[in-house]
Formats: sequence, structure tokens, C-alpha cells
Amino acid sequence: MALFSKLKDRLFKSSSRLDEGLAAIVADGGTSDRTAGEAGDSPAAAAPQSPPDPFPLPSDPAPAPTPQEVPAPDADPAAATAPLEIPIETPPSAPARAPSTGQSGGLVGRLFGAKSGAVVRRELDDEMLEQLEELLISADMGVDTALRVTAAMAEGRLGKKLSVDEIKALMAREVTRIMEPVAKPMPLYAKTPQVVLVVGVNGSGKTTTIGKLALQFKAAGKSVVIAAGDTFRAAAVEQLQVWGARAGVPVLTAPEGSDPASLAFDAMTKAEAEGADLLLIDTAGRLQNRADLMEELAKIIRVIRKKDPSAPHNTLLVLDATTGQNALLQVETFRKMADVSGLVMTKLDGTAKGGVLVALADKFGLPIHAIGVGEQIDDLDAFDPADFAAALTGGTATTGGA
Ligand SMILES: Nc1nc2c(ncn2[C@@H]2O[C@H](COP(=O)(O)OP(=O)(O)OP(=O)(O)O)[C@@H](O)[C@H]2O)c(=O)[nH]1
Repeated sequence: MALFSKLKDRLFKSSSRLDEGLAAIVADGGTSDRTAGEAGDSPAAAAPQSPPDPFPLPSDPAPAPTPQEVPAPDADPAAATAPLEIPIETPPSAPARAPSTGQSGGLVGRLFGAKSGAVVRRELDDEMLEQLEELLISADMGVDTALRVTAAMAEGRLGKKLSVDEIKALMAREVTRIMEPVAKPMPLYAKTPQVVLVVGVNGSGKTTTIGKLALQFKAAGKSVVIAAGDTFRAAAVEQLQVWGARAGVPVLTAPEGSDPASLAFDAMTKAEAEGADLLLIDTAGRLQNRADLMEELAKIIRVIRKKDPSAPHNTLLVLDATTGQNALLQVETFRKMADVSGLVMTKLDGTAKGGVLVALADKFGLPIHAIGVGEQIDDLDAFDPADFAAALTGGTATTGGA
């Protein structure tokens, strides 16, 4: 399945929450404008059961995101940050999903002109802005970011009448603006082996993400080695072996309970000897005992620097999007333990908390290298801000500068 359609389908929960909330906000004090050329009196025309797909995709499957080479003299940075070129047409003024109440003449039906062929618009005032803020906070965007987004939406528009679709498009544009600077694939360096330390709390999706990354790097022609650094949990090591086998990448393990730093050192030696391009090191994620974990990570870093003072070249923090605002705390905590260089957000499929990505981008500005949109090995996508914003808001894919 191509990237955007997957994201659009799977971020359904976030966008449906925003859809419903926006419909209610606009209905609260909005008035109908009958507009020429919009839905007519026929219920079939007014409340389409299958609205045209606002984001048609090319028939060819999209290629797996290709990691960016750094330094890459001929590389086009724009192409690198948006590895998938998906043509997006401007959708007609239809909601992303057919409003289920459209035929009943209920709230959403009225909004989308089910009976009257009219579009409901509401004047943008302070009260409406407050309601929009609350809606964004409920989608886990956080107070500060929600305020910033609504303030930008209001700029020059106070007193104007806006429809649900117009608000969605504005919202998507502001979200895109915030997200564009952080959409960066994980850089690849000329020096090998490139050491990638993968950190994050247990259950965030580290193992799965390492398997997915290994497959993508391998598909890009890189030789990859994985080190199972959570040596205290046999189950974690076994899982990583399963993912290594799926990706066709060797997984180096050490006896249960042995020193993870010593495994990391051995893995470096082996990766060097084998001329591997990348070494992905899994780590434990027991935040319950923060001091131990901090010491363990510090030791791994100390030891691999004996082999290569510039390592680790990337420290990826894997965050579970379903944890919502807690992801912000995890970033703060892991930044104290390691020099986090980028994020991978997992479980964006089926969460109503996708807004936390916007809060993360706004607060920390750390690159988002990839997003997990499912449990299968190919469910790791490059992060595309406009597609994300459209999927989150149910609005129109657009660029921040638009
Ligand atoms: N839906 C969905 N599930 C995911 C995604 N990424 C990981 N998971 C699931 O999340 C659960 C935990 O993933 P793991 O990769 O084992 O997480 P971990 O951080 O390695 O956890 P520990 O092994 O406990 O340290 C598994 O059931 C995965 O299938 C994703 O993008 N989407």
C-alpha cells in the first residue's frame, strides 16, 4: 500500500476526532450560506456515500524511503527530505469522510448542507478560537502548541466566516509549517561502520523499528549488523533475532545478564571486521531505574568511543505516539541520558493522539526521521509534513509556505 493512503487510513482516529469537533464548533453559532455550485437539493448529491478520494495516488507502489547520504555532494536536499513524491490534487469541498449523519439531517448533515445545499460558516471570534484551542489540546497537541496554531490561524482572519473545510485547510497549513523543519531522514555518513544507538522506553517499538530500519537500509544497498543490547531480557533478545531474520540481517547477542557495553564493543569489532556500513544497537528501556539505565547507556557510549571517538553517529529515540503528552517527558528524560539526534514515532496508526508530534516538533525541534504505521516490517515511512497534517486534520495536503 502506498505511503499516504496508509497514513491517511491509519491516522483516521485523530482526524475523525478533529472532524467531529470542528463540525460541532462551526455549528455552534454558524449560519448557512447557500452557495452556487455546491451540493444540490438531491440527498444523493448533498451527502455522497463515497466522496471522491481527496488524495488520489499514483498507481505504482511508492518506493521505500531511501535514507539520505551525508555528505552527498550531488544530493538534492529537498528530495532527501521528501523521498516520496506523491501528487496531490486539491480536493473538492467535501469532507475527508462521508459524514454518517448526513442523511439524517443532523448536526453534521446540516453542516455539509445535506438538505439545503448550503455550507455552514461561522465567524472567527475569540470564543471560537478558544474552542479550537481546546479541540487541538484534546488531540494531544499541548497547550503551547495549540495556542500557537490557533493564533496563526486567526492572523488577519478575525471576523471572517469560515467553513469546516476552510478551517481544516488552515489548520493543516499551520501544522505543516511547524513540522517542515523537523522532517529529515536519518543522515548516512561516509564513515563506516556508522553506529546508531536506539533508545526508548520498553514497549515503545525499538525492536520493531530496528527490524524495519535494517530492512530499509539493506534495500538501499547497505550492509547492516544489529546488536541486541538489552542483555537482561531474554525475550527482548529473541524478538530482535526474529526481526533480524525477517530483515535478513545478523543479530549479535551476548549471554543473558552480561554487560551490554561489552556486547557493544564486540559488535563494533565485528562490524569493522566485516566492513559493515551500519551497526544498529538496541538498548534497554527500563526507566523505572533511571540511574542504572543512565549508567548503562553512558558505559555503552564510552566503550564504543574507544573504537571510534565519533560514535555513536546517531542516537535515535523511539517514541510511542499513543502515549500522547508523555512522549514529551520521555524526550526530556532521554536527552539527559544521551545525545538524542533524532526521533522515530511509532504506532501512529490507530491513535487519536497524533497531535503530540506537533507538540514535539514545536518544543524540541528534533528531526523526525521516520514514522511507524503498523506492525509489519514495511510499516515504517518517511515523515512527510504535508501528508501528516492532512491526515491529522482531515484537511487539504499543502505546503507550509502555501
Ligand atoms: N500498531 C503499531 N504497533 C507497533 C508499531 N511499532 C511497534 N509496534 C508494536 O508495539 C509492541 C512493542 O514493540 P517492540 O518493538 O517490542 O518494543 P520495544 O521498545 O522493543 O519493547 P521491549 O522489547 O519491551 O523493550 C509490539 O507489539 C509491536 O508490534 C507501529 O508502528 N504500529
